[in-house]
Order: sequence, then structure tokens, then C-alpha cells
Amino acid sequence: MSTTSTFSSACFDRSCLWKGEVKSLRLNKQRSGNRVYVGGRCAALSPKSFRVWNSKQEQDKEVRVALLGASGYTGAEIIRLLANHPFFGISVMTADRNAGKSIESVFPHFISHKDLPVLVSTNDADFSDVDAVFCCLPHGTTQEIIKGLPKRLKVVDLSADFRLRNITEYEQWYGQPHRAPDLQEEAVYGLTEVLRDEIKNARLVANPGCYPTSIQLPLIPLIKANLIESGNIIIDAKSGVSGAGRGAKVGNLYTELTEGIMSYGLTNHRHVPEIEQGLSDAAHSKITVSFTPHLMPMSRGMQSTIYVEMAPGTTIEDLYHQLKNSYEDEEFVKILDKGVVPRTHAVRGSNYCYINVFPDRISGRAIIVSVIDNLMKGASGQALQNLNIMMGFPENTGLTYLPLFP
Ligand SMILES: NC(=O)C1=CN([C@@H]2O[C@H](COP(=O)(O)OP(=O)(O)OC[C@H]3O[C@@H](n4cnc5c(N)ncnc54)[C@H](OP(=O)(O)O)[C@@H]3O)[C@@H](O)[C@H]2O)C=CC1
Ligand SMILES: CC(=O)N[C@@H](CCC(=O)OP(=O)(O)O)C(=O)O
Repeated sequence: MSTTSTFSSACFDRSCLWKGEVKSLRLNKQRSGNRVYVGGRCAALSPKSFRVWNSKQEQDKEVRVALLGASGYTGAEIIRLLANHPFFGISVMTADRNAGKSIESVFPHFISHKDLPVLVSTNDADFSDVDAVFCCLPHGTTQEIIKGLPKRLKVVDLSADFRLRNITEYEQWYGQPHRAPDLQEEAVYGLTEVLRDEIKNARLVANPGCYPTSIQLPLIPLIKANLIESGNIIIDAKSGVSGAGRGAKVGNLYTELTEGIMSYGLTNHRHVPEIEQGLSDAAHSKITVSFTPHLMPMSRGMQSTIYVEMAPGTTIEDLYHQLKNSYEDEEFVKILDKGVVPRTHAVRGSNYCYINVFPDRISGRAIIVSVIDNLMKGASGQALQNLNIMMGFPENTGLTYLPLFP
């Protein structure tokens, strides 16, 4: 159980403080459970500044978040994002091997956020003071854990455990029995721009995989508009190594990765059924794809290069305009100007997906290029976008980071 306060709004008593009342708050600090009382008032403990509300209504929107798997890469990315979120604060953080440690001992770059809760094991986590959960655990471990959470909690699960609607298909691809089929029924797939209305009312959101995000965002509008032949889609995708998580594996050693690229999961990567599920929903008929992922010697970033056959009579201009129109009101999906090549550098550290489409030399074919940051739009960024929606906040809250370039 966490006894330290959070760095953010989570440690506010709902009635205590808003703009205009912040004075010398570092004086007379006293801790009580997750709250910090300053001179009889309650305040958030932020390393540099105290959380200041613009209004009482704003303060009442406070959401206390549990972060399961906080010592992993996607967990760390959520901590980074919530450090600048006006309404979400972290009151519980869990880890496995790192349970019992402070977050700055696991990630020294959080040294300035000393008031984050200590990492506890999932079994020791106390959810009584929590409103919502980000679940950043390895796939296969998550179904049991989410099943054991209080039903009142909103949950965004970043693992693959609730992404496939068909239980049999899940068991075939993941090689283990599904441990929470009832929850699978209620889970909503969290591809935000496509399923926003369903996400709004969901209690459990299955956040998409990084490859499926980068692939479905460009293809779904084209399939829905019948602009491409659904039987002949070839996807060549490349990922930074953070996509494999922080766990030590020989294949992820610097010596194994630097100065080379490697394809893996040829013909049988577990994202195939997830991609096909989303595309088939858009087409209202079964779609199969050829998908080959590659590991690149870079820490974050993902590019999917997708080869499609255009429907008879369709031109590149049609594809471009369909994508442009589909995403014109979207903040995080951008169709670049004609001819501009999307590159992973240009989305690094941001929640953007950049897309463009190019004519192939072979008549009737098109090449689509889609890039994301795997830890942002491919995981934690999209997860926050979804929880914002589920909690009724503007979906870009805490996500308006410009890309980190170069
Ligand atoms: N990395 C990425 O780009 C993406 C990842 N995802 C998915 O998000 C999830 C998290 O990924 P990522 O952050 O990269 O993974 P990491 O391996 O970096 O982190 C895993 C986290 O889970 C904890 N953990 C490991 N095993 C258990 C267990 N048996 N019980 C409880 N906790 C456990 C770890 O604790 P400890 O460190 O103490 O061992 C750590 O906090 C995965 O399901 C992944 O597939 C989805 C999209 C993209
Ligand atoms: C580089 C790398 O190993 N990437 C991971 C995919 C990461 C991802 O999207 O995650 P999910 O596990 O949540 O599906 C892989 O290929 O399995």
C-alpha cells in the first residue's frame, strides 16, 4: 500500500484548494495517507510547483490512477505524461522484480519526482483510493489481474490480453487459455480515432498494439470507402527495440542489434489476427494480410510501409483525399502534404501518426507510409487519449507534446 503522496493532483482533498489560494505551501507540511496537509490546508506535492486549479469544478475532476507495471517502458512513459496532466495523479504503482523500490532507483530520470509512490507488488496494491487503472503488464499476466480489480474502476489495458474478440482465436495465437472470457465480452478495442464513441462508455479498454495502430489507421478509411482491393495487402513494418519491453533478452543486446536489421515473426506474428480483426470489421468481410515486422537499431519509433492494390478506376489522388478527409478533424493523425515522406524522427516523443501515400511504379498499386512512436501513439499516448475520453476530459489533455526532433 502506498503511504507517500503523489506528485500530482491525486493527493488533493477535493475541497481544499484552487487558484488564488496558493501561499507558502511548503511550510508546515504534514502527511496523512495519500494527502499532504500544509498549514491546515491540503496541497499537491510537486517537486517544482504545486498543482493549481482554475476553479473548484476543475479540482473536483481529479482522477486517482493506479499504474500497474510502472517499472517498464510503457509505465515510465505514462509517468512522463501524467507529470503534465492537470487532472490525473498517480496514487499506486506496481512492479514485479522491482517491487519495494522507489521509482527513481529504477529510472534515475525521475529523480525530480521523489513524491511518487513506492513500487509495490500487484498483490500488495491497495485500490481503495483509486479511480482508474493503466495496466502495463506483459500479455498473458493481465487477464487474472484485471479480473481481480474492483468493478468500479475504469481500466485501460496496454497488453494484448483483451484485444481479440474471438476467444478461440486468442487461445490459438497466444497458446494459453483465456482466463477472463466474461471481461472479454465487455472490452472495447481502443483504436481511438475509429472507436471513439464506444470508448466513451467503456469500463475496460483493450489498447491496440503498436504495429496494429500504425497499420489500421491508414487502411481502415480506405477499406471503408472501397478504394483498395482487400485481398492483396502487404505490410513491411519496422520497430524500435523499446517495443520489446525492458526485460533483459539476448536478442535485444546492443551487440545483437547495432549495425543491422532483422525480420522476425515471419508469417506468424501475434499481431496478425489483431490487424485482420480491425480491417475485416471495416470491410464487413474477412481480410487477410501479409505482415512482416523488423527490429531496427533505434530505441523508439515505428514505420509501416504498406503495399496495396487500388480498386478499379481508383487513383492515388482518390486515396490521398480519402485519408485527408477522414482525418481532417483529428488532432493526432496527420496526412502529410503530397510527396512528403513520413519519418519516425518526426513523431518521436509525440502522440502523432503521420501518413502519406505514393504511387507505385507498377500501375494500380499504391505505397502507404505510416509512422508513430511505439511508446506514444503505439502504447502509452493512445492509452492516455482513451482514459481522457473515458473520464470525460478533452482527449488531448496531457498529450500536446510536439515531436522531439532530431
Ligand atoms: N513497449 C511497447 O512499445 C509496447 C508495449 N505494449 C504492451 O504493453 C505492456 C507493457 O509493455 P512494456 O512496458 O514494454 O513491458 P516491460 O517489460 O518494459 O515492463 C513490464 C512491467 O510489468 C511488470 N511485470 C512483469 N512480469 C510481471 C508479472 N508476472 N506480474 C506483475 N507484473 C509483472 C514489470 O515489473 P519488473 O520491472 O519489476 O519486473 C514491469 O513493470 C505489454 O503487454 C506490451 O506487450 C503495447 C504496445 C507497445
Ligand atoms: C519490437 C517488439 O518486440 N515488438 C513487440 C510488439 C510490441 C507491441 O505492440 O505490443 P503488444 O505486445 O502489446 O502487442 C513484438 O513484436 O511482440
